[in-house]
Amino acid sequence: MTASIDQAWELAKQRFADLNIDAEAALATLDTLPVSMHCWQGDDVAGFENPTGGLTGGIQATGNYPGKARNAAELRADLEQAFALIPGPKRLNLHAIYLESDTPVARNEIKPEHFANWVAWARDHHLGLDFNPSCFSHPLSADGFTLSSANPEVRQFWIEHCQASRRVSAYFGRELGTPSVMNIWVPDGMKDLTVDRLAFRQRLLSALDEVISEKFDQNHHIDAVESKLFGIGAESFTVGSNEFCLGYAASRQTALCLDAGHFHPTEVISDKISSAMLFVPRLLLHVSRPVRWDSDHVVLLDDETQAIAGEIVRHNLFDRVHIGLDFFDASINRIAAWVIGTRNMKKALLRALLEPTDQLKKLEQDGDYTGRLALLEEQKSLPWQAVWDVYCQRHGAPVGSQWLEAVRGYEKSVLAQRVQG
Ligand SMILES: C[C@H](O)[C@H](O)[C@@H](O)C(=O)CO
Ligand SMILES: [Mn+2]
Repeated sequence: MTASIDQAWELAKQRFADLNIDAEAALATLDTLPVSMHCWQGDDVAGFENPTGGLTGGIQATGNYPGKARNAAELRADLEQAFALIPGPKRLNLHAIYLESDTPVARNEIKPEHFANWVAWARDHHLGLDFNPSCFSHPLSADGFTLSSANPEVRQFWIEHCQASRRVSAYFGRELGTPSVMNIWVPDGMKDLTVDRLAFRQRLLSALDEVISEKFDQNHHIDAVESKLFGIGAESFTVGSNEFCLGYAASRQTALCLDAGHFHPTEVISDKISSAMLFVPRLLLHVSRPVRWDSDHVVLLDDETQAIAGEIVRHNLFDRVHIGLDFFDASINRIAAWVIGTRNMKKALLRALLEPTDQLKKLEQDGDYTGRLALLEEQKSLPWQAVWDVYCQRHGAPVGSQWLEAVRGYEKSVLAQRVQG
């Protein structure tokens, strides 16, 4: 197998060189692009604060595949298994509800110490950490509002939670030497016709301003805000809409989080990157797959994932775009879900790095749209997969679908032994 991978690589390298593409350089660049894997695929967004409490906030993890992680040790073991099957640099994206404490901790009192085990583990595994306040699955979000709540006490609670989360995030960045991107997503919205939309948005605006008022070193912590179109039970009105979050990020110069599932069905975030980048310093991507709604299916190597990767690479946005994933499928092996989605994101990045972009841009500038389309289509069948295989081999990650054997073995020896409560 190794010999045939090496042979295919040599031929592929030459084939790309014929088009003036340096495949070795593409692999070197891929090694600088971490993908932030989201912890919440591992346990259906349950967390360890109140795992049996039910997921609220208008999101849903459907399915009941056996063996989900029941505590932080199990989640870390599952993550290690997934990470071993994914080549190249990775980060881990944590939510506040994944804290560890022997006694209950109110969300507005979370502290770095509640995440010390995660930091030690991340250090051991050479991972950067990203973070999220968890403004859902809580009694004080039960009426559908958090930072935009009309109740000042409720609003204050969530402001304090987000402020406390920023301190945790800055601690991650300080300890691990790589900035933690902290994404604020609030589920706030209404099921039915809403009369005073402006009041909700004014409250969200001033609450966010309070949240980000403490200054942190950008080398440790980066703020991001995530918009949404609708949620289950919030079909008619979402306070943190696209216009709201884009306006907020642009005016406050925070990062903007674009989630692939948070727009109208024919809208794509790949087309938003080049616009938003003109007005915000950074983007956080939640690469996901909406199927008819914001269903958070596992990321495929499909046209949109490829287009997202293409936008990052074509415009050289490596330092300004943070690539995160956001899906939670409980109907299949959760580790396989991570592996499939994360490998696909990385494959898309590699394919984008192997694109003859200069040639394509030249054709476009010359008005040769026939040539542009012809080359765009022909380059899809260049031997990128041989380059991917050698990348996996060099990183000690399984080539092709071999990784599935490891997942099946782990399922048998570990997941199947877990008794679900
Ligand atoms: C759990 C996540 O933070 C959540 O999915 C959020 O990012 C989102 O996309 C909500 O629809
Ligand atoms: Mn998201």
